[in-house]
Amino acid sequence: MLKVNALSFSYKDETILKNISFHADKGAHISIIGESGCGKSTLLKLLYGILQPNEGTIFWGDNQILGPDYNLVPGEKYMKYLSQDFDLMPFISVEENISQFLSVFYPEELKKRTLELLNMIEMLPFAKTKVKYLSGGQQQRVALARVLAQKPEILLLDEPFSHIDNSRKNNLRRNLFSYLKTEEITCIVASHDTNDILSFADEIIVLKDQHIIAHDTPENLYNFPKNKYVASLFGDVNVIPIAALKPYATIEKSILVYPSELSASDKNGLKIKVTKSFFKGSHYLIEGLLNDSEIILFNSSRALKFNEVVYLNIALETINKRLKE
Ligand SMILES: Nc1ncnc2c1ncn2[C@@H]1O[C@H](COP(=O)(O)OP(=O)(O)OP(=O)(O)O)[C@@H](O)[C@H]1O
Repeated sequence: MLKVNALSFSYKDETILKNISFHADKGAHISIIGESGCGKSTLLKLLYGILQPNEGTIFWGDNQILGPDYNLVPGEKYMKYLSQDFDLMPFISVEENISQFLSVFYPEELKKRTLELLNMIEMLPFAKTKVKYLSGGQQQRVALARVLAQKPEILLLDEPFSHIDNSRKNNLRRNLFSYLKTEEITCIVASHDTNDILSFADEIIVLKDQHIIAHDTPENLYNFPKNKYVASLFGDVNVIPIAALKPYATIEKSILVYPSELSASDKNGLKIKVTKSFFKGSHYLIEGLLNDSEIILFNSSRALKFNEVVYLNIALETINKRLKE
């Protein structure tokens, strides 16, 4: 089990992380999210032992992970880290990069393992290609296979799909995360992309202003976001006053509502004047104004005309759910 206890870190005078504590069971998948610059990569570097914490401890089972003040060469055998620079050998082939740290004394095993990983990253046709001739996305896939080759017990991934195009990304995500589950490899993933997270993470940690401000399952964080910052990490969100929804309401509270939770009708509901329609493939995202001033975003199956008036409704279940927070 990974145990992170009361970790704090500063770059010179600037405190980046304060009192960070969490643990991850064997085989668990934990995602670290938060706005750019909140310290996601810094946290991964601390976990790997590249940076020295000011305070706190990190343990993998009984082994303490020490920072550079105590351990000059970072990296333990049981842990692999894939940073945003891929750390590949450009002048050797894809398969050589993947198998570089595997034992040559077991050639059959080396071959089998390399083939398995080449298949997982869908790069078999490029096995003999020198890495320097690959695109950024292809290199990122090879880097993933390379860190997996030695079967680490824990894997730290920093934006692992950032260079990979959408058509490949979905397959690769499914392949990689189901492989990690089967092999019971613990993974800690820093990511911007909610698609990397929602379907695959067991738990999500949200960082803001040096602290963990939320730590929960994807379902709970999405359904019961504790504030707009958390909800916004999953996409657009509206803040709607209860009084605007129910004129007879006596509470002055507002609730967070995702665009997909609003449905438009020709009468009864929040009166909105449409300003823009954005085509999103499966639907249109509509931007409109409430009381001629407040921007509201909602989904619609068709594009709506500028200045068209619609009435928005929210299911009572959603209102009650969000009022709980
Ligand atoms: N070597 C460094 N020296 C000083 N400050 C740094 C250094 N590296 C990062 N920082 C600062 O630390 C803060 C956290 O950076 P970090 O890269 O961990 O954030 P992040 O959440 O991973 O961001 P992003 O999502 O944009 O990758 C930022 O304010 C950044 O400017």
